[in-house]
Amino acid sequence: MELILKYFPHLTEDQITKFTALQSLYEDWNLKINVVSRKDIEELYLRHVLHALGIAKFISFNNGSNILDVGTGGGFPGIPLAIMFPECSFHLVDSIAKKIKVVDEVVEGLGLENVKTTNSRVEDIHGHYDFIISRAVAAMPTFVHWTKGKIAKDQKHTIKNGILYLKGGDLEEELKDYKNVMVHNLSDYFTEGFYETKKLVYLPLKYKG
Ligand SMILES: C[S@@+](CC[C@H](N)C(=O)[O-])C[C@H]1O[C@@H](n2cnc3c(N)ncnc32)[C@H](O)[C@@H]1O
Repeated sequence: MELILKYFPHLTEDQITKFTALQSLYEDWNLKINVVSRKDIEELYLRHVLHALGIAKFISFNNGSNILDVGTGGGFPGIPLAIMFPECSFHLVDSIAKKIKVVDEVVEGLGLENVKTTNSRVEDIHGHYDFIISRAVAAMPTFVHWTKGKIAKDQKHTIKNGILYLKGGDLEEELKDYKNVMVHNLSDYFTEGFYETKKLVYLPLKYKG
């Protein structure tokens, strides 16, 4: 938890309580339904919570924003961001039922009221969102295809609506067709070695009604 406070020192008591509760909630639920590796549970805040919050270093979502987390798995990046932005609505989607079961239990355990979950492939979700967030789900061309038509028309932020994707490694080939893509190094925000190769990809997208 100190790690989160190191980079986000102005959290409310409620946010600190919720972030702290994540450790025992994931430990308990992971024993019943394995969705996070043992090693990752030991380093939950470094590898998952802070990683998700890399998006919060790039953008502060305005109140009332609507955000879709595609392939949320055990709830990343959606759950830490829902704690960070309690006045925004988060829709967490995963095609595997047991993962959504864990997410539902964590959401209930935290008392998070701004999270909705759906057990579905994202292609079958038909809402409109200011931002579509994700980590480690598919290559960008596939991801863009899946999320087509899901970007909201109105822009509430100084930057355009679009995709915010946490990715690692060499992205040159994967991103070569996107002229307006921006890649940010998470090592600019976080000094821990884990973030040396981690990136946040921002792809602005047009509304297609
Ligand atoms: C490698 S895991 C990443 C989970 C989480 N985002 C994280 O970073 O911890 C990929 C997840 O994407 C989900 N997924 C893959 N294709 C999907 C699709 N078309 N729609 C919804 N979820 C999908 C899988 O079920 C899996 O939980």
